[in-house]
Amino acid sequence: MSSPAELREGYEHFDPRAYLRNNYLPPRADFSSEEFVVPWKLRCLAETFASGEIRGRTLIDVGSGPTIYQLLSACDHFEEIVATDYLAVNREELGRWARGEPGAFDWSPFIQHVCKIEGRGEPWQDKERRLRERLRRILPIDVHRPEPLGAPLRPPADALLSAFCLEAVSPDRAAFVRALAHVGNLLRPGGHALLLGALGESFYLAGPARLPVVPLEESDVREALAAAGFALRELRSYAMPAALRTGVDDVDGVFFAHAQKPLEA
Ligand SMILES: Nc1ncnc2c1ncn2[C@@H]1O[C@@H](CSCCNC[C@@H]2Cc3ccc([N+](=O)[O-])cc3CN2)[C@@H](O)[C@H]1O
Repeated sequence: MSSPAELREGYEHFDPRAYLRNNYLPPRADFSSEEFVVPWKLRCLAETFASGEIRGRTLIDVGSGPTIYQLLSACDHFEEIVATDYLAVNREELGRWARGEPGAFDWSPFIQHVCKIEGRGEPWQDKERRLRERLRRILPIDVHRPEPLGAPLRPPADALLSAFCLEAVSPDRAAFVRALAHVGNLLRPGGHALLLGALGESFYLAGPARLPVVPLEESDVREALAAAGFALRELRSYAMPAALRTGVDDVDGVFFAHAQKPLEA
């Protein structure tokens, strides 16, 4: 089990470009079949937002890392998207994309795929422009703090999204529950929480960094959400095929959870 100090030290060597290469270029960024992990993740989000039930003024993305794919369906339903990450290098990577600067990561295959599965015939450049317009703030965050942003979000977020962050920064399941409770403080009562995360993962690589991950099973996710005070709406799992087990981590699968913070505080 890693200590919080070891975790912090590990993240000093996190290389965003290596992380993007490991997870968001082929073979993992394969859009040719719904059987592959990226189309599965994008479909979970597109289907959940398609109902129109999850909408409002602000959505906060917890531990965005250097990625924006997780915001592509959300951005149609919120006036403001707040991205967050612990590392300045990741916030800078997000800023480069948001400003359309040269050298930013090319998310166009992901944007094109989301427009295709949303089935509205929307030009992908329109969705790219809308996300860039609505991605208004990129803030530092530490989910180990009861107030992860250092101060309460005013007004609290109407929805919360987090992809592959909490299990990757929690030394054990109890820390995972605490991090969930902390980020729940950013969400208004009745607000929706959407989580994507790794199942059965104990480490992942990001360039020189080798980061520990608390291995979770679906039951751990279910129990953690309940312990953190969330009401579970839906929990889906994906098993990582052999072709996508590339050695950049030892992830067995991916979970998608849709939960809600109860109205009564
Ligand atoms: N205390 C903290 N509070 C908030 N964020 C923090 C804190 N410390 C570090 N961070 C921040 O959290 C990190 C988020 S990236 C975590 C990566 N998770 C594991 C990786 C992800 C992945 C992705 C895709 C697929 N797939 O199959 O498609 C599989 C996998 C499995 N491996 C990083 O941005 C760091 O900067």
